[in-house]
Amino acid sequence: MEGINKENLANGLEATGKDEVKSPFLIGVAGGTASGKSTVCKKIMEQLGQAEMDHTQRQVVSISQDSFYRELTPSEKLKAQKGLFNFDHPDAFAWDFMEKTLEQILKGQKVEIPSYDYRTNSLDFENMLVIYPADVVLFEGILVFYFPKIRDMFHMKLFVDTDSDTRLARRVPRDINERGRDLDAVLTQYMTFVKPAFEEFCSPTKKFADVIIPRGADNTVAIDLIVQHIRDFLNNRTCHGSTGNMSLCVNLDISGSVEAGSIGADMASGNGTYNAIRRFSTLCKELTMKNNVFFETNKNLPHH
Ligand SMILES: Nc1ncnc2c1ncn2[C@@H]1O[C@H](COP(=O)(O)OP(=O)(O)O)[C@@H](O)[C@H]1O
Ligand SMILES: Nc1ccn([C@@H]2O[C@H](COP(=O)(O)O)[C@@H](O)[C@H]2O)c(=O)n1
Repeated sequence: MEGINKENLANGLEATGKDEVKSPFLIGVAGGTASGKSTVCKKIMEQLGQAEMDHTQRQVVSISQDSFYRELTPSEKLKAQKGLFNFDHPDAFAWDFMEKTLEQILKGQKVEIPSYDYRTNSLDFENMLVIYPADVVLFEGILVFYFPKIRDMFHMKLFVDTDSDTRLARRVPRDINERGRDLDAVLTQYMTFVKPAFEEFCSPTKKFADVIIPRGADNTVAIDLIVQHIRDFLNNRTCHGSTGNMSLCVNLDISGSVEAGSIGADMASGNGTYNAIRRFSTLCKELTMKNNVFFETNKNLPHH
């Protein structure tokens, strides 16, 4: 990406000639089907008072990967109508479009993306979604961590980890009531495509997550913490422009923790917001509240 790197993105600035354009903090939210990804994003937006706000004014916006399904050929459309198309395979997505759109978003540009119609299995270009520049962008979907180019764009990666029985129990009524499917079709699609693809393509991306959220939206402690972190980020941006995440040090001042101190050290040493945030998420993973383990430690994470 010309002229962009994680450092200046996380600092919120991209130099474009004389003008400074605010670049958003990009959060990826992955997880299996019906794990609660959109519900988690909705809760985050609600708690930040963003949901009821006019969408042109929002500081935090949420985008679904569904808008990046690729258009099907006529024969694929026929297959899809019979429940014989694999919408859980990476090949079902338009990765180039996804990458370009995220690049534009990171450059602080307004983008337009199609909405998705599950009843017709097609993109709806009549109902384009306009995504206005925001400070924080949540991007959720089953395979958002699958392709390295996309994965590497995220400043923070969350994985919503809900057990597969619960997910199936939620998917069945949702697909029947909201996506125009019948029970047989939902179960056949689940057994033929959804479950195997989850195991092959989605579940292995959990290892890339900075924070794993067990039980999805039921995990109010995890959501509160993420919301607080976003609040800190937004306050910093408002108060200090690009000057980093000092309030993280204040809010994470848990019994003189060395880790919390090292967040401050990152800022002081000029290593920047990105490192501070990485340390924050590591700290979250290590933070176990009495009788309330809200984050699972991701053992696959490299040390920062
Ligand atoms: N914690 C929860 N408790 C009960 N139902 C939930 C919960 N989270 C999500 N759901 C329901 O499960 C279905 C799938 O949730 P959703 O957030 O759309 O998942 P995803 O975006 O991961 O596919 C929806 O009908 C939603 O209302
Ligand atoms: N035409 C389509 C497109 C996608 N799906 C299924 O949607 C799931 C992803 O959305 P979630 O909200 O559940 O994350 C995915 O598992 C696809 O099987 C579909 O059924 N029809």
